[in-house]
Amino acid sequence: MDAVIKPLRGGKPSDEPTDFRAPELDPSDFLDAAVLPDQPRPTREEAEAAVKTLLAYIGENTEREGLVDTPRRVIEAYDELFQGYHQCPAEVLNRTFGETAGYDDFVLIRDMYFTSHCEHHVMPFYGQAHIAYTPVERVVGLSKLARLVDVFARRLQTQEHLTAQIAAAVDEVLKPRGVAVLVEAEHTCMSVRGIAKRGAKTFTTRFTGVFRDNPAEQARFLSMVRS
Ligand SMILES: Nc1nc2c(ncn2[C@@H]2O[C@H](COP(=O)(O)OP(=O)(O)OP(=O)(O)O)[C@@H](O)[C@H]2O)c(=O)[nH]1
Ligand SMILES: [Zn+2]
Repeated sequence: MDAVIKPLRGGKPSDEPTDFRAPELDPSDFLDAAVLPDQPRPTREEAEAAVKTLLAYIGENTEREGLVDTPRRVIEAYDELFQGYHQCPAEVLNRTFGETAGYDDFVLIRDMYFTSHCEHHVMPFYGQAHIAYTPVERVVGLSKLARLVDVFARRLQTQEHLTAQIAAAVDEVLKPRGVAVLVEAEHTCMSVRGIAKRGAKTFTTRFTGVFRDNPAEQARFLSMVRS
């Protein structure tokens, strides 16, 4: 007897058109520093004490010589790794130049290495971000797009959210004809714990404007990134 394959619950038959568009992000999500103004911030001493608690939890002697300064070091590392909460993406992009000298194609910056941390396990995920945008009159300094990646990467993230935030910020501040973002990353929460699939890579994309509406433009971006 032939097996009857039923669509997954909530799924659609494949011949139905799918026109799903993700809800727009709230601008405060991608334009501002991320620190919540009305959320009291623990002191550095309280943060270090929390690290000491975790060390005791795993079974360590927190008074032994090698660990005495560890809470301080961990909090200093956190200050560095999560500095993106205090940085403003809109400010990073606000210095632009009008001299495009007749240039009318997209600008692609490929292979920007980043390290971020997943919001589920607070473990690193790292890889490369590739961004293209098609300017209208004004261009932004190339380094600013790399800085933008780091502002968002230095917060707790999912890779999808990181990708969407980068695209939304470029779109909103530069108002280009379109933005394309591809992020590829390895998640240590998947490679060194849990399912332990070392080398597995996750790819996420976000296209707006001409990259969303014109498949040839999207294909050109992807082939330049993958070449
Ligand atoms: N979609 C998405 N998932 C992520 C990202 N980073 C980590 N995850 C996943 O988040 C999920 C959390 O799943 P849970 O079942 O709540 O947590 P868990 O028991 O630790 O999951 P396992 O990793 O499967 O052991 C895992 O499947 C992770 O692989 C990300 O950037 N995007
Ligand atoms: Zn994780």
